[in-house]
Amino acid sequence: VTLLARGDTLDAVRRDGVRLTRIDGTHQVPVQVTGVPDGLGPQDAIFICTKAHSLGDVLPGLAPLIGPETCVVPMVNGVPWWYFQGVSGRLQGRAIEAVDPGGGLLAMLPWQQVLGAVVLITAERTAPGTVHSTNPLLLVLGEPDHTEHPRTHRLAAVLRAAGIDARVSTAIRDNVWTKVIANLTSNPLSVVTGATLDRLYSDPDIVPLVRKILHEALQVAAAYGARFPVDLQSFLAQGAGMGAVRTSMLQDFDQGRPLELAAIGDAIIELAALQGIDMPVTKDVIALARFRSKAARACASSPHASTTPIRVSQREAHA
Ligand SMILES: NC(=O)C1=CN([C@@H]2O[C@H](COP(=O)(O)OP(=O)(O)OC[C@H]3O[C@@H](n4cnc5c(N)ncnc54)[C@H](OP(=O)(O)O)[C@@H]3O)[C@@H](O)[C@H]2O)C=CC1
Ligand SMILES: CC(C)(CO)C(=O)C(=O)O
Repeated sequence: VTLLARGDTLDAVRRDGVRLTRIDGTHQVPVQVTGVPDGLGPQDAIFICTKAHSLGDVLPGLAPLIGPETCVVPMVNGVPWWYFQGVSGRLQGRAIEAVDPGGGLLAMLPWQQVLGAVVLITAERTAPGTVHSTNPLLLVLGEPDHTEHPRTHRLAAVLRAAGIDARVSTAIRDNVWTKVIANLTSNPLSVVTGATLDRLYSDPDIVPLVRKILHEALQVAAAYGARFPVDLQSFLAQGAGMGAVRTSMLQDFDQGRPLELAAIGDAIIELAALQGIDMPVTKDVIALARFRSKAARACASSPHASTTPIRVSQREAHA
């Protein structure tokens, strides 16, 4: 296994290996790490673990690692860029502008080399090379064309041997919708409110908004033929049960980093529009999250800002 990293993460992993803290303690593992992919040659599998909006920057640099048999697994949230590939229908072959402007990702990598992944893990990077994760490590893998393929099972077995509950789905879009809906009802709202998952899914002031977004998203999922059981009470209980966890988007907001709103928000609105469905509440919440992020980032980069909204938000998030 080779880890490709940059900057502080590269230095930290080179020095200390990767560190994962869980309730049973810290697992620290040395790993071969590099900042440049040249010389490694084609890989069996590549897990891309960046934010969705970084895929376009990262993928071209991975070209030396991708041979004809290499399987690329994007471990990212949101609507995947390959959503309309490998299945038939009116929208077959189409690119999703919000996540793949101009179809650049589609052109770079044949969809047959992509393996879909839905990450049902909560994690927070607490320092370069160090991640804290409290919930079960659950992951679903599935082929974009919904077929059964030996490579999917081989990769799932490798992950299971490493302690990750990796499952194989022959209807990965159903899993994508389940996760997209979890993200859509929590990530943008977490930025607007500063709340962690336990509060987002239980606070009487926030739950009505969660319910409205859920309702809008379920209409879109149904229009795309997604099949998965949803019961509001268990949806809320499951979300709240994740605990006082900051969504990845709230972590980005608190750090002044760009938000993953294109993949987790805009792409779903784009899919909704293709089916003639409006998502008024979802749009408003996404707009508010985007505004908060813009305002905080502008304030942080202003030389005159004494107390930035980013600091206020960090206090709120930890209160
Ligand atoms: N955190 C969570 O609980 C969950 C996250 N997800 C999803 O997983 C994905 C990853 O999220 P998360 O782990 O939180 O993200 P982080 O921002 O913590 O990590 C992203 C990593 O990608 C690296 N990176 C970005 N661009 C490049 C590049 N060009 N070259 C090399 N490295 C690069 C970053 O390095 P650097 O530090 O140098 O910028 C960073 O180490 C997202 O799609 C997220 O939505 C899914 C489930 C839960
Ligand atoms: C933790 C969870 C499930 C919240 O929606 C997530 O995927 C994220 O933080 O991005």
